[in-house]
Order: sequence, then structure tokens, then C-alpha cells
Amino acid sequence: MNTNKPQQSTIHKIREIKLEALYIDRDYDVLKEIGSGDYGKVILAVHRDTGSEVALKAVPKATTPTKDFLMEFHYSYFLSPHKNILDTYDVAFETSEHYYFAQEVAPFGDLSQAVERTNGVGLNERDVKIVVEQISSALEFMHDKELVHRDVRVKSLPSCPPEVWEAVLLEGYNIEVGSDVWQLAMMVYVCLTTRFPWDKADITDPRFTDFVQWHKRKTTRTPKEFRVFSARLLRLMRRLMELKPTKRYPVTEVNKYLRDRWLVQRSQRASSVHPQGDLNGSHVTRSLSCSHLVHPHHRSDEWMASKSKDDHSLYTD
Ligand SMILES: Nc1ncnc2c1ncn2[C@@H]1O[C@H](COP(=O)(O)OP(=O)(O)OP(=O)(O)O)[C@@H](O)[C@H]1O
Repeated sequence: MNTNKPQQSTIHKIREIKLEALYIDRDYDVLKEIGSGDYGKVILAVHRDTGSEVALKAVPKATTPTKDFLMEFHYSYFLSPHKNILDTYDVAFETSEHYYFAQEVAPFGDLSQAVERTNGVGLNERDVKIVVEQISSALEFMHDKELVHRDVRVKSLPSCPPEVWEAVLLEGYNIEVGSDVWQLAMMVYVCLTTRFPWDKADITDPRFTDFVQWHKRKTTRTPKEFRVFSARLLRLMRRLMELKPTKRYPVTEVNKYLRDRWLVQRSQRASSVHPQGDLNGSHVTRSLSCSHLVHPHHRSDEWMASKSKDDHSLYTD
């Protein structure tokens, strides 16, 4: 039975909600700010009536159109049933300055903090595989619903795929699933090494050019930055980091490699995903935030431009 169609039409129908006006201090005990992003901040708070601890996502009204806030809330809420995506509760309101919605608290923070705790060593391979499996499953769930995350990253560093850097030059870019796939590969890279392989995925960056030469099989020399990886992980990287976004494998490709060794040398790394020691799946499981998901038919921000970039690709097969 094909249940896809009704579900998809429901998920893309943004709910129209009349936001309740609140004085936040009346209903919540605000504990502390636990994060901030480009668009707003995240507050740890306890709902007085229920005693529940929540993460309140706050965006300033002055810079956020109501429809953008409602769209983010809507998609976060409708993606919540996936076990690897943080629950967004059916709670949204406004104060005089901000729009808010409430989300489950991720108690151990985000992946970048886990990577930072390794002090430059990198996460242990087993943990990276658990995280990657969880994230690829969540991304598959989104991609099936014609949604792209667009911001799968460990740090706010340049994990963008080459078509984005080209787009900056040519001012045209079509957000695609392939962008998430590239970023997933970069996430694996950063988790294992704590750094990026290049400054910019662009032909002006010699380290990226080395990668392109290797990827196009113009040289058999593995790029220096990738030599710590096993042949199997290199094969996976090749597939996820196809230069043409449309040729990239689906995110689920990672599942075929989870039983392989990823690092050339056996990892001596301690688990850092879970600060108390070994990884406890359930905590990381629910750490994918959906704050940057974008429906291809709702392209509203400046990062997205009107026309497809594929036609202008600098890369040939
Ligand atoms: N539900 C949550 N539980 C615990 N911490 C959270 C939660 N949501 C977000 N955070 C923390 O707040 C930070 C900012 O989150 P937010 O979703 O606003 O933006 P972002 O996607 O990380 O960044 P940006 O908006 O700049 O791209 C996160 O990096 C994380 O550390």
C-alpha cells in the first residue's frame, strides 16, 4: 500500500496557528541559555505547571518573519516521530520580542562539543559509526519527504559542497539532497580528525584540487588529508563526495560500511560522545536538530537562489 502521498501532502501543509501571547517568566522558570545560532537562542527552562524541562527556541520577531518561524516549528514538529530527531512539542507562543517553540532537551549538547572534548584526537571510530548511522537514518526520513536539512555539520566551518562555493561566484544554486550527502561525509571526516580537509571546496584551494584529481582518478595518490582512512572508508567518501551532486549516493550508503575498519590504525581513542564514558546511544540518537531543514518548494532564505547550478558545473565526469 502506498501511504506516501497523503503523508507528504500533510507534512508540507504549514499549519496556520494563532500564537498565544505569553510573559515567559509567568509560565516558565528560565534556567540558562544553552545555545545560540545565527537566528536566535536556545534557553533551558522548566514549565511551571508540569515541571517538564524543555529547550525553548527563541527567535527575535524583529528579524524573523512569522511565516518563517511557523515553517520551522511545523517541520520540526512533523519530523519528531523519527527516533533520531529531537522531539518538538506542540507548544509555540510569542512574547513582545520573540517567537518561541519548545523542544526536548539534548542533555549532552551537540556533536561539536563531543568533538571538542577529544582535544584534537577525534572521536572513537565506533562512536562515529553510531552517530553516522543515526543521522543517515534521520536524513533518509527527511529526504523521503522531499526535505533537505542543508546544515548537517559539526562546526560552523566550511563543510559546504563545491556547488555552493561555485554558486557564490555564479549566484545560482539549487538546494538538493546531494548537499546533505556531501555534508554527511564531511561530518565523518571532522568527527574522526577534528578538522576539515580544506578551507574551501573550491578549485582555488590546492588541498581541494588534490582531492578532485584523486576523485577523478587522475592520480592514484590518496590526498594527504585522507591517508588516515582505510580503503573502505575512502570508497565510501568517494561515493558520498561525488563532485556532481546528482551523482552522489543516498545517505543510506553508509550502512554498507559500518562493519568495516575506517581508520588505518586501530583507534585508541576514548569515547567522548558521552562525557561519562561509553556512548549511550539514546542520548546521541536524539541529537539531530532540524533547525535548518528546508523544503525544496519553500526556498525563502538568501542562501538559496533561483536556478539550478548543475548546468554550470565546473566539473566533468
Ligand atoms: N533541544 C536542544 N537541547 C539542547 N541544546 C540545544 C537544543 N537545540 C539547540 N541546542 C544548542 O543550541 C545551539 C544553537 O541551536 P540552533 O538550533 O538555534 O542553531 P544551530 O543550528 O546550531 O546554529 P545556526 O542557527 O547558527 O546555524 C546548538 O548548537 C546546541 O548547542
